[in-house]
Amino acid sequence: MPLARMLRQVAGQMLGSPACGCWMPAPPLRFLGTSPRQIPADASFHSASFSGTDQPRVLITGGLGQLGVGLANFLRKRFGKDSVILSDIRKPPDHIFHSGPFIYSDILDYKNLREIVVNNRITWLFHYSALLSAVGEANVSLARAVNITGLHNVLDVAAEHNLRLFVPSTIGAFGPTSPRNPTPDLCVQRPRTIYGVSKVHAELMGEYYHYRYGLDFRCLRYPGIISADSQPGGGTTDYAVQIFHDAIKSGKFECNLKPSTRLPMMYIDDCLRATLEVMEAPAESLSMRTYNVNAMSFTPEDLAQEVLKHIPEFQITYNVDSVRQAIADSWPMNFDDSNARKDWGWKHDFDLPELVTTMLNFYGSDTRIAQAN
Ligand SMILES: NC(=O)c1ccc[n+]([C@@H]2O[C@H](COP(=O)([O-])OP(=O)(O)OC[C@H]3O[C@@H](n4cnc5c(N)ncnc54)[C@H](O)[C@@H]3O)[C@@H](O)[C@H]2O)c1
Ligand SMILES: C[C@@H](O)[C@H](N)C(=O)O
Repeated sequence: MPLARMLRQVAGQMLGSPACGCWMPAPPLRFLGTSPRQIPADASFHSASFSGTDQPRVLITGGLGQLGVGLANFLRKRFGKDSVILSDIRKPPDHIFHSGPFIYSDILDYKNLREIVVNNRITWLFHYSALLSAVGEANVSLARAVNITGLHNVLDVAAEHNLRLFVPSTIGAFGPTSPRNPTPDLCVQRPRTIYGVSKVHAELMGEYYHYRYGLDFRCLRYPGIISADSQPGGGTTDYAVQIFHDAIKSGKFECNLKPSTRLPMMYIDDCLRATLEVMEAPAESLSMRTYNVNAMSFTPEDLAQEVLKHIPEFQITYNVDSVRQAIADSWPMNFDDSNARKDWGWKHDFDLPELVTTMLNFYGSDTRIAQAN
């Protein structure tokens, strides 16, 4: 076969997209001889992939943050308590330690990660470890290590052991030159935070491993996530969680963003459901490997107005944090998630009124229980 034709065929296999119906997965990593990592000659590979009928065996990294514990509870209801291992570098509180398997895992320690995956026959990995936008700007070198070097370890382990890998991205993967209202899946991405840069890198590396090595990489760009029973870890959207806590506790809230700062947001139940839905979606329904998902968009002023409907004496004041404000001003105002809705049927349940009622009910009942004790 003429060389040019042969090269075209190989390139077609590597670069083709599943959407065009002509995609051929690259040969499994171990046969390529071009592993992203030096694999010991005596390494005994066994396929950790699962058939459609098997229950996945799940590892969650960075699981003690705002989202990980909720994800573990959600997945355990579906797959059984012992099928889902939560991991982190922090010590878990008693109630989390006793609620299901927990293990120490530092994503910067590649051998430790590989040992966990092998010993527990992991088939699905949810990679939640990260430094978020505001804390990332306060410690760029740590954010670079955790968000970029850590991701490389996770990608290699996942590729070597045929895992299905979920990595969350974020509205923070866009920047001031992206269209902001709305922001589509595919557009200019030039974020100005280390967090955003590391997430664009994660999207591109995951997709590269998918096309190059056949890694089953799936990624959702989450909006700001609002949860009642877990604290946010140092992001720009944290105000939208703290407001509920303070409204119930003191009837007052000091907001660190300007009243008109519009950002995409989502209640945690929708976020966890979207995550499981994209992981369970048939591969042929995914025309892309990284999707925007959204539920609502609001400003601090809109949120305060909705809280006022429940707590008429509520007062909001503003003391703007210039770092967070600059970040928020570069992020999408509205997120276009039409591809997720079209490809795998994404549909959110919570809009602003339901979100506020649910959050205030949670904190309200919590406060009433505390007062009664
Ligand atoms: N919460 C949101 O609003 C939101 C929005 C978009 C995307 N995301 C993404 O979802 C994921 C989870 O977010 P979150 O809000 O739970 O984050 P978080 O900051 O609350 O938690 C991150 C966890 O990572 C852990 N971690 C840090 N360094 C580690 C290391 N070396 N090894 C292992 N673990 C380490 C931390 O101990 C922490 O528990 C992140 O990737 C984040 O970028 C979150
Ligand atoms: C939006 C998201 O990635 C995170 N909550 C942050 O603000 O950094």
